[in-house]
Amino acid sequence: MSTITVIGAGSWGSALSLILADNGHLVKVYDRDEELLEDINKNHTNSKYLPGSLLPETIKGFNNLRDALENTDVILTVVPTKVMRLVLNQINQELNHPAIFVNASKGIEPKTFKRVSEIVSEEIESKLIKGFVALTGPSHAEEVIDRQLTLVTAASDDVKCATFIQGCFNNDEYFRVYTVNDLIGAELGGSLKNIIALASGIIAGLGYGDNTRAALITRGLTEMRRLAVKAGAKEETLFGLTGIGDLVVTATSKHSRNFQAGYKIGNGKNLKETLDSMTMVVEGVRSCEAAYEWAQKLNVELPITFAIYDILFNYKNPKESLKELMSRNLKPE
Ligand SMILES: NC(=O)C1=CN([C@@H]2O[C@H](COP(=O)(O)OP(=O)(O)OC[C@H]3O[C@@H](n4cnc5c(N)ncnc54)[C@H](OP(=O)(O)O)[C@@H]3O)[C@@H](O)[C@H]2O)C=CC1
Ligand SMILES: O=C(CO)COP(=O)(O)O
Repeated sequence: MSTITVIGAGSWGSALSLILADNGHLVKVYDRDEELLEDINKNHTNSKYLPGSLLPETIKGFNNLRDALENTDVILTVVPTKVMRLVLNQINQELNHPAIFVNASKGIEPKTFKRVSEIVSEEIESKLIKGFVALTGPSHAEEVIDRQLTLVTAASDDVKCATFIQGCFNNDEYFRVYTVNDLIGAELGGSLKNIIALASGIIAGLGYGDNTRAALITRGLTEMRRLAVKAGAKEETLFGLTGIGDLVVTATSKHSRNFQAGYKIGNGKNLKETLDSMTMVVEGVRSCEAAYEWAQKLNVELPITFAIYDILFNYKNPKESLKELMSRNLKPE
């Protein structure tokens, strides 16, 4: 059994902690919110992010990062990618031994187009990194916390490391973990699907139904594949759990924060009003910004992503965007 430090007691950090505690690991959860930590330590629940949840009593919440990192084998980052550099920088200052880094957050950095694995290697001294694994796939915290059957993937360039993390998280009762050695494909699939999930919420908010959603998922996957392959991903990864799997769950679920945000936009709210009304992170917004800039640099055609960018950042009317998408030049599929 390992000692595992979870950085971020949000909805996904808490659900992943439950799996790790079920598997018998020593789980130390770090968060900056003392009230939330008291809820975890005393009431064994997370009322802020997962109301009604029942967390194993063995999960221990820490407000002090150094204590949370002491003697740990694995560091699992689950904070919004917007604050990832800042949080990693703090970890770099407090960590005094090498550990395996696992990331469960999903996003690409605007301007640099960096994935979290690249940000980790920039922010953490190499002597402190034993390996890096991205844990990603179709998995909403709200269902994992109820131990509903879920399948994800441990992605790494280092097969041994991926296999070790697969063993840490796999639970025969409800959480099955595969491995994949295409880190680029897995990280990009998990990030780019959030843009299409925003689009799916927008079309639902506008009142469109299943035909439109199926079309969006299919053409959205084409865009994800185009950009990811151009960036070095293996095409087949986009057809696995970390690509189409995650796209389907996020673009069709009421649990999805990206879908929920898109729905509000489809209903007439602008981006600021939408984000102000959300209590949890909507990663697709930043990833859309990154994909928009990156696609222009790499000369990749992403009409849906560009339309979402205009709706989010240029206040374009979603109906107008749909009209333009529908009247593009006719072509073979
Ligand atoms: N929720 C889900 O079902 C899934 C989420 N993910 C990914 O996991 C990541 C986290 O998502 P999720 O758990 O939903 O997010 P939440 O909004 O539920 O939680 C975010 C967590 O990050 C912490 N945090 C925010 N800013 C900072 C900061 N500056 N320093 C330290 N901690 C900070 C928050 O702490 P505080 O409360 O103090 O603000 C909170 O603990 C995202 O990238 C998301 O895409 C992936 C799969 C499933
Ligand atoms: O990545 C997720 C499910 O796999 C969670 O997506 P949301 O952030 O849209 O809820």
